Amino acid sequence: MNKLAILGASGHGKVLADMAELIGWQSVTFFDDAWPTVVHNGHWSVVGNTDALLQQLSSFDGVIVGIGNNAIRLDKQALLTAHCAPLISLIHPSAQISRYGYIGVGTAIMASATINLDCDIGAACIINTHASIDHDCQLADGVHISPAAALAGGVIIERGAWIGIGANVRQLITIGANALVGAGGVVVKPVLPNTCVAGNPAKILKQC
Ligand SMILES: CC(=O)SCCNC(=O)CCNC(=O)[C@H](O)C(C)(C)COP(=O)(O)OP(=O)(O)OC[C@H]1O[C@@H](n2cnc3c(N)ncnc32)[C@H](O)[C@@H]1OP(=O)(O)O
Repeated sequence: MNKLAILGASGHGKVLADMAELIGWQSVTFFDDAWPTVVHNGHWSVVGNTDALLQQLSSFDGVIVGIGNNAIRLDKQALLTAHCAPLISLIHPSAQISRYGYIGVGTAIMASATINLDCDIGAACIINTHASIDHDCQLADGVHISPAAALAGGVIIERGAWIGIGANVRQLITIGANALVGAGGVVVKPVLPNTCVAGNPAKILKQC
């Protein structure tokens, strides 16, 4: 039996678990630092915290971090990497992904996402449901492209940035590290690191 561990008993984690079963993982077990207060995540059991997972790594064929927060996901993936965890990526069978490109370890690509050719997708990213990433985009580690967000060609998204649900980014734009594009935002100018923008056209809302 092939066994998957997911660190992070969140809604995002549940989507990963569902997807994992769909593509053939026979057993999915959650770990979360809220254990033992939290012992279930939807249809799945939560059996321990991060330390417990680190002690049981040899029991699993694959491990992925199911935490939506980009900074925490990156931290947990770094910890797992340091412990030689068998990190995997998960790709929904309905995703359309060009054979010409790269997807980093620990990245999750959800149902109906599209990634066009010559894109470089970093580690521990989330390419969420129905997101669209066009040709020649570069996403650093820990980026989240929310559901139905769209990147035109040649967009650069730096480490840990979050593109909100339904947002659109014009071609050749750079979104800085840890920046946030609010839901439905239309980005037509570069976004500086640690800056939250929103609206159409997107304007600075606050530092983040
Ligand atoms: C599967 C999943 O669920 S993936 C998750 C997908 N979720 C997202 O994409 C959410 C992204 N987050 C957002 O869009 C948030 O609204 C943020 C980060 C832009 C702002 O959040 P907050 O800082 O909490 O702002 P808050 O809700 O207090 O609103 C502050 C002001 O900004 C406005 N505002 C908030 N979000 C937006 C937005 N997306 N676009 C335009 N204006 C906005 C509000 O109307 C409010 O304006 P007002 O002061 O005139 O009343």
